[in-house]
Amino acid sequence: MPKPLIGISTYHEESARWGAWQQPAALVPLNYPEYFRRAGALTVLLPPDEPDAAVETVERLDAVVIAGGPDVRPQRYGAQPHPRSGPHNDARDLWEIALIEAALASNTPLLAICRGMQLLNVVLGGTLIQHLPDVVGHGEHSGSPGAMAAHVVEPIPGTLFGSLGVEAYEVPTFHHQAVDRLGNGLVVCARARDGIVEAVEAPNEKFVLGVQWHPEAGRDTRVADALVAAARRPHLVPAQRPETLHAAAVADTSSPVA
Ligand SMILES: NCCCC(=O)O
Repeated sequence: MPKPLIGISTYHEESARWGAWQQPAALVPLNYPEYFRRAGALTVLLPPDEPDAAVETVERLDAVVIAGGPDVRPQRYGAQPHPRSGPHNDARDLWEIALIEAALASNTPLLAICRGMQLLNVVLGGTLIQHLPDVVGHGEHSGSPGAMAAHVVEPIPGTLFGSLGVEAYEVPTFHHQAVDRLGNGLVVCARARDGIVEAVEAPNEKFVLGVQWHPEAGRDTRVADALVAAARRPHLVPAQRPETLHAAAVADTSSPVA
């Protein structure tokens, strides 16, 4: 059986070392592709592109991973920026929004990690808590620069994530934002012990999972295994699918925000 091909979003870095040069670069930590290769997939990195390239890109993939990164511009979910929000990256927001929409429209399995989960929620009409310490009164979801924090996540029985054989366990994590109002068609499938949403899924889709922590930085392979298993299954014909859940979605992402 051929290995499924998983595309992983990357980010634009203005200046990175390349041999003797400092060059603009498209980057993602290597532990992302390694995590999915260990689970039996081939991987390709997706440099930021024009949003109208997303449908053709996703058509060639068996699954899409939206990686972690900076805060989503708050205007995309109708909020004014909190003083601690940012930096924002409009080009990345728009490219990854287009990838998410293309994956949802084509029923291509989708895993959204950290910022990716936040963006998935926004695409589906949800909102974000902009600075978690304001709400939970602690900083246990964030590490320090270069070092992840760890806390326990509790799967919710009866969900896809809850069916992976996962019990409450400690995960590597690094975020200061979180899901507030849940996006259309999403259900919560794991929470931290302080009640913060840690994972979401879309039960009416083939495989749509968002995790707020960083599975690629830990030892638990079950998230990658589940994505790769879904990527091996044939996609449904879009015309046979129920009315898509993302129709209600994205807050206007055209000007002036972008
Ligand atoms: N908002 C970007 C993802 C990580 C964080 O919440 O800090």
